Amino acid sequence: MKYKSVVGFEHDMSEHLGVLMLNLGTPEAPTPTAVRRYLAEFLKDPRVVEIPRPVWWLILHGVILRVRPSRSAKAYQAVWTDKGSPLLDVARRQAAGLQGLLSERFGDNVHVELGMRYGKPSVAEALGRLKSSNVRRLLVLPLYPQYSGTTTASTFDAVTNEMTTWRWLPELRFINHYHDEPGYIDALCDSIRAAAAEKGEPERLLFSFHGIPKRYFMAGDPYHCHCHKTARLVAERLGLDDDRWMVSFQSRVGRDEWLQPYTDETLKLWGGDGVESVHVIAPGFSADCLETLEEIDVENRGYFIDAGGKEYHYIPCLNDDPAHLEMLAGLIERHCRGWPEVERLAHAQAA
Ligand SMILES: C=CC1=C(C)c2cc3[nH]c(cc4nc(cc5[nH]c(cc1n2)c(C)c5CCC(=O)O)C(CCC(=O)O)=C4C)c(C)c3C=C
Ligand SMILES: [Fe+2]
Ligand SMILES: [Fe+2]
Repeated sequence: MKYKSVVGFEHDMSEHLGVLMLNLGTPEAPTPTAVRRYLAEFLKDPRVVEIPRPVWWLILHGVILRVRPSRSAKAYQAVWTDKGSPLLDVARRQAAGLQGLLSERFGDNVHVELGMRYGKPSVAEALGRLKSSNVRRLLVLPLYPQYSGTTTASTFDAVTNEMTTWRWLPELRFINHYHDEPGYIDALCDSIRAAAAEKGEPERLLFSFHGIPKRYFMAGDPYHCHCHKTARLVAERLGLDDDRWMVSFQSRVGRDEWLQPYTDETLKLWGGDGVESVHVIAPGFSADCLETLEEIDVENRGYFIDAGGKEYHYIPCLNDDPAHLEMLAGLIERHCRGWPEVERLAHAQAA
């Protein structure tokens, strides 16, 4: 419905509720050039690398962007499919699935968009589409279950930065984390049980999370605590004895100390200590990506087996599993309480 104001401007009065799903992002192609472009955008984010800018600029341009792109491109080639980067492929399926679930629940006035913090589809593109759909209320969902300044807060920066150019801001809500959400814990438990039913009960279960530099944690980033709580809740629900599971951190970059224990060192130690079978789950990743499909399923498998381990199974991310999408839809619904698109339906259902 169009409404013409007394001064002649036309406003579209059919208001919409927008859900902006965001993830990290990925290169456009598994080539050194595309990976270099992606890494340049990613690694210049001051939330990700907290080194004084002039010093970091010299290291980034002098060393990292000369060496890393071709090495990382090889790793990306190992996981690339005919649908492109796994992270983006899964994220698109998650967005389509969520749109379906939310439309079923709340009708046509809910609009889901996918954006990536680095690369494409950019946060600006996704927000632009929501703006043209006349979204007046916006829920931002960063797909990081555990909060970190390096990921969650950086996503917030990107959204609010883009909005500095908007005249008419939507009402805005932002999901901070969902590391202890019961539906998330249940979905993780189900995937662990399914792996045990298919491959047999492992001697050990490793919860591997992406690391961050230890000094970010010491300065107050709650990420480490969120990771441990997720793993503890899962282990408690599964009734696992303490000596059967552990938390470790992967994907460290550079020479600084990162959160410990490290995933690679843990698996080498276990392989050498006579642990025969291991299942590895990566609950901090909502979608399979380079860090799970290559680093966990290929590289770390090699470390465990080479050290003497026998059986190694990687438990995939929750991806677009119905239980995962149902959990996210419930989370979204809860964070939209009080907004008319959600309340109208809740009232209609109660009547
Ligand atoms: C250099 C510092 C980095 C920090 C801090 C960091 C934190 C962090 N990252 C994720 C999730 C993902 N990271 C991914 C790739 C990736 N991460 C870094 C560096 C840091 N991450 C680099 C350089 C890369 C690129 C690959 C490489 O060159 O090794 C990915 C996968 C992207 C993909 O395309 O598949 C994800 C996802 C989290 C959750 C996190 C902190 C909590
Ligand atoms: Fe990362
Ligand atoms: Fe990695």
